[in-house]
Amino acid sequence: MAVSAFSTTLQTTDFATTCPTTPALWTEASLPPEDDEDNVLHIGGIFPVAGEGGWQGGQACMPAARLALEDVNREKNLLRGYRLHLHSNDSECEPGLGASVMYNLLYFPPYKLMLLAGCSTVCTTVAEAAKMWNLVVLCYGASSPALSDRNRFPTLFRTHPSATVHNPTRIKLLQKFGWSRVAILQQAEEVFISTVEDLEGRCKEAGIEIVTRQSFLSDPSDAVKNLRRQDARIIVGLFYVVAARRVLCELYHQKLYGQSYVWFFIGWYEDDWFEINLEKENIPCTKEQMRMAAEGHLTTEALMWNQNNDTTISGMTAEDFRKRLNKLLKDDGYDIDNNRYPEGYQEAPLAYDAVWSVALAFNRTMERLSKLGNSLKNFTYENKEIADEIYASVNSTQFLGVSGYVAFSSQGDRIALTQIEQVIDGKYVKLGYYDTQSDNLTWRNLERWIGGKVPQDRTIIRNVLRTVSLPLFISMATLSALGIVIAIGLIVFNVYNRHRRVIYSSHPTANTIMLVGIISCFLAVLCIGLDGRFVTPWQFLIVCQARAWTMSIGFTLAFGAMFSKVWRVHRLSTKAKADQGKKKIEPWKLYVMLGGLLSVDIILLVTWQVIDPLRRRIETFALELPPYGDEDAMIRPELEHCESERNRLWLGLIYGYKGVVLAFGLFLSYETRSIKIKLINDSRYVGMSIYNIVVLCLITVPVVMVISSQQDASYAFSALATIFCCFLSMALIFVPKVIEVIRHPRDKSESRYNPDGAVSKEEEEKYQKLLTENDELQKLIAAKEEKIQAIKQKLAERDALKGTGTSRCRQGQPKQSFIVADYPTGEGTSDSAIGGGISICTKSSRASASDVEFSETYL
Ligand SMILES: NCCCC(=O)O
Repeated sequence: MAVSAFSTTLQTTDFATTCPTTPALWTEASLPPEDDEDNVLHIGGIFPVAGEGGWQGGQACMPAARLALEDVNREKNLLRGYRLHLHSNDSECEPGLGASVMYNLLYFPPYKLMLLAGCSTVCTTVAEAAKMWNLVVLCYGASSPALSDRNRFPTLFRTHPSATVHNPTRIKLLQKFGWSRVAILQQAEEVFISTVEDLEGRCKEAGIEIVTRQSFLSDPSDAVKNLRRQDARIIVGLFYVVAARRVLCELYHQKLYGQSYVWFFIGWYEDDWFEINLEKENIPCTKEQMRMAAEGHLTTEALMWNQNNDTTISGMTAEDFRKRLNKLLKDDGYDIDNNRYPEGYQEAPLAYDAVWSVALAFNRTMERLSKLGNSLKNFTYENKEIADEIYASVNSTQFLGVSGYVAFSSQGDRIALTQIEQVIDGKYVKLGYYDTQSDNLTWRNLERWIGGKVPQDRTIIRNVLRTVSLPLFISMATLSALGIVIAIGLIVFNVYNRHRRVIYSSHPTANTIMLVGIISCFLAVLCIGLDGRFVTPWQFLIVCQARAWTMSIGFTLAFGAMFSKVWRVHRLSTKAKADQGKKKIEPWKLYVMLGGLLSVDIILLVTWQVIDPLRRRIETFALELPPYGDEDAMIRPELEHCESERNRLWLGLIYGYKGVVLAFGLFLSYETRSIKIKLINDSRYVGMSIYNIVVLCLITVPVVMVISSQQDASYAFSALATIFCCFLSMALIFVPKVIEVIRHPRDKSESRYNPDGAVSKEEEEKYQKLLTENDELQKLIAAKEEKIQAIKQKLAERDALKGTGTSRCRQGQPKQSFIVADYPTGEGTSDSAIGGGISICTKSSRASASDVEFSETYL
């Protein structure tokens, strides 16, 4: 390999003596005598050649500088009587080694009039120090924007354009392809850090979002992973070529290449950079993998070769220069015929022109100094005057070189066009040029995208609303609709038959209220299933309110009606026996109770809606791949919720209130489980219905709260529970009544009155007569009871005086004899009645008169 030919020791090498070739134009006669030290102008050269990382552009730049040196020294009208002599060594693109090379150049005689340097890191070190020796530094291969700082580098010039010249081109391309989101991956070197700072500013100006900025020292794997995490699609990569190979291999492994990604790399790598040195650098990818990963990437680079066929200051065109350089490189052992170029081949014209710049500047300085009676040969590192003259001469140097028009800006920068290339089928294809100064993009429309379309700058995230599955909703809606129809039918049945005892004795108004509540609950089932599939977000707000109202009011009406029945049964069953005759339904009490429950409900709901109204809240879920496999799109599932700010507080209040009513209803149902009251004939069925509601509420409410993020499960659970409760309640309370009515379709005798006149007049009269007789008998019984009381009183008094008879009672049973006055014959049941007296066998010989009533079985 040619690089091995270069010395890596710190001793300076005489460039002229190590030059292996002699160009055809070279003639001994034109050369100044080599042994005449007075006629030699010494310059120092620092070339990165044989290092492991960074930019080893000295491999091609050093031969180019040698060519330039020959050409300059051969030029008669230049540096008349003088020849340039280059003392050079390898810096390996290591700033420390570069500094060492510089110190050797400076501390070993002769005085060097100027320094040439390549590689940003070395140039930075050298240029920062060189000012202390009043030395101008000319960098042929340093792109760092940091080098444009005149305060830090007051004596620096460069033929290499600043890396910032790529940034307007990058912005232009981002805009051209409509990319407004870009990520940056950079090696942690000042050259790239300062380039990125410039790029960030320009992106901000252009309204382009920098999604992430990742940097790495030597291992890019974590940084590349982070790019994937941040969904970076358009990525600007800034690194030296060795790091670029690692990045390329890593992005292959991380699958950050292909139709969805666009990488912007630096354009000054050699054309085959992604295929070479893989084994040497331990890159864990094959050539094929590297080629796959590199396919389609874009590069931007400052044009470093004169694009026209113009004859340059050296008398050559850029093509002539290429041929000479290629020959030189071939002689150095490079396989140029097979496109195997050494590193720095792109920048070779810059090195060539840098030597010409030096020569031209020295030429001008010599002229100016000679006018002042001074000479370049008087230069020392303390001689500021000559240093300033050299600086001024370089500053004003302008010529057409093989790299293009050479001129230096006030920052010492080169002004250049940029070129855009893309790897298509493994080869770089020129897509166009961009002139920053005139904002002119010349585009050849040769770009090719892997997927056949321009990649997107981000994953397109489609928000997809999760809705209740249609078959489920249709099933529940059908059941609910059926339930509503049945409930309406039962209301009609209930009202129509309200005079029948079977209905009348079940409190038909409460039944109707219960059915209205059930209808409301069925409507709530429909409302809960009405989601974004059917309604707009605005309509959803109304549906959302309707859910709360229909369910809450429906529950209160239905359960409240049942609750009022069992409560009434409980009240009646616990009243004193003496009040039993007054037992009767007082409807207003039921209405008051229902009204009370409903009022609490309405107050709670109104307060809730006024203070903290229900809103449409969207719950989002983890991104999912679309079913049709679009790499550029992802699905973000969303679920609508109907919630307030302090939803838990309100639900707690509502559930707390309903819970108390449920618990109390459950208690009353249990208490009245075996009580049968004719006035409320369906109390046991109502109790069963209450048990069912309580159990289902206890299961459903917590389960639905837990699975609220699973729309189908939660809807199915709540809808089925509601539907089941409603149907079961209707069935328990109305099926017996319907059966009764169906069995006796014309039986109206159970009615208290006959509104439709279906009963005959005779029957009605008979009924009235029986009622009258019944009243009279009641009165008679009351009178007799009074008499019995009086007799008992007397018997008790007589018993105390005479004692008690014992005949004809069963063994062990004492007999008591009472005097019965006016006892109706035939109606008495005692077989011991004698005259106006009565003998009664009692449990105890000491029975009192009051015991008679309870010993009637022994009469
Ligand atoms: N074009 C090579 C630049 C190298 C550097 O800036 O270090």
